[in-house]
Amino acid sequence: MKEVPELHLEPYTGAQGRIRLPGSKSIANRALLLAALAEGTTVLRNMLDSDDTRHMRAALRQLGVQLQTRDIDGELQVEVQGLGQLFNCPQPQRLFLGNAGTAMRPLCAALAFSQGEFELTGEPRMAERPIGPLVDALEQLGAQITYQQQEGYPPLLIRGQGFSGHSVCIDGSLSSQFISALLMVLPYNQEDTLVTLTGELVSLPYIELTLAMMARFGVEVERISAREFRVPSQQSYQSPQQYLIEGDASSASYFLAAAAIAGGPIRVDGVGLQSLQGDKEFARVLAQMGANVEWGDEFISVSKGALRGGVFDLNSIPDAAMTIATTALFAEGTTEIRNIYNWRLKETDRLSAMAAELKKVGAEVVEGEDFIRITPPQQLQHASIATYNDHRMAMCFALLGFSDVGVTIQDPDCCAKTYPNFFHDFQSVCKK
Ligand SMILES: O=C(O)C1=C[C@@H](OP(=O)(O)O)[C@@H](O)[C@H](O)C1
Ligand SMILES: C=C(OP(=O)(O)O)C(=O)O
Repeated sequence: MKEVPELHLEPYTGAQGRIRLPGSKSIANRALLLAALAEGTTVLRNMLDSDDTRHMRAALRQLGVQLQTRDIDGELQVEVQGLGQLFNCPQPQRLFLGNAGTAMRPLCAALAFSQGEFELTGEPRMAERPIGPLVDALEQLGAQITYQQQEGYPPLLIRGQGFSGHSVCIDGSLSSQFISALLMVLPYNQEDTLVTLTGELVSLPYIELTLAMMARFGVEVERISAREFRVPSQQSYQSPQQYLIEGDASSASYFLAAAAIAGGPIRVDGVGLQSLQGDKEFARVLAQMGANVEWGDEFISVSKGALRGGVFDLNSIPDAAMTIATTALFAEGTTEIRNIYNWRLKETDRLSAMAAELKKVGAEVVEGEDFIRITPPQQLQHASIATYNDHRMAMCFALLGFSDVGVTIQDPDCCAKTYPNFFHDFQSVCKK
């Protein structure tokens, strides 16, 4: 059997410092796609260099988009020559998208209405992550998409063609990414489109992020009600020339929690009150748990408070919610995180993975279908934490480095999905 690499994190005695956050994955992959479709050339600043954005960049290159990257004093910039239209690929293309939901879902929508034949594949886990509600919606507008293995899941074979139809319904109960993906291509429809969202909606701030970024690239969507949008037809994206990608608010959560647990202050730069990302609200949850939080337009700073548990509905911040689950180990009393069913559909089944690993350090855990309840033990135990090829499992369990016994993280390199330098940066704020 192949040996799994491990990283031992000491019992750390404190945490303090300042972190310039890497670019947001969600913003980076949206910006790459919108810049590729836009008229004109766009320079994307503070580009995230991680697996998810590399898959998006490689796919766009394969689809005929010219991207030039340059490193300016440690900042990755990507110059994108916009096509001024959807893709047009005479040769069939096979695109490998790793496990990047933010590449798979939007590219599926964009390619369904581009010219050409496209096969979309990814890592084995991608074939277990649903895409059916998006495909159903695209089919209502005439798309031709075939499931190559299991109905409702990638890999997909797409026969791209133009589209029309004046209304579409889309189920948003499993992932907001389906809605974001659909909205981003609708400006190319022949007719104005009325979009109706069905099901119990999840991860709503990511839809707001999509609308805000579409507007920045020159396309307005009319909001009719909480569940209805009208997208005017035959609009084209326009390059904003330069686009600065915000720091990643989900990545910020590990540092802010470290400060709340172990002292601080820690200040993260690149995300603050002005941020478009819903995960900035993580800092407010920490404040509710007792941490001291200071906000600036483009930074957040946290220092320790007496942490206590509570009951939190974290449906709108599913990624940062994982950091609350491990922060709960350092809080007084029980913490319950509610309304997180779709944790089960992400890089791994995060509800069962989280429950299994929290139990290893001695926590009492109740795993429900869509919630998790965590009561910390008197004394945390040392454990070797399995990470399930899930970057967030690796990153949120790093907080156990602040227990009296430290922690061992298996396969720490899986954090490359969104934050390849995570453990270097994390250790740089920890005190032995
Ligand atoms: O649109 C996005 O950029 C994302 C939406 C969320 O997914 P769901 O909408 O599937 O919850 C989030 O978990 C993911 O990391 C990124
Ligand atoms: C759910 C995540 O990723 P994806 O964009 O692949 O859905 C995540 O980054 O936590």
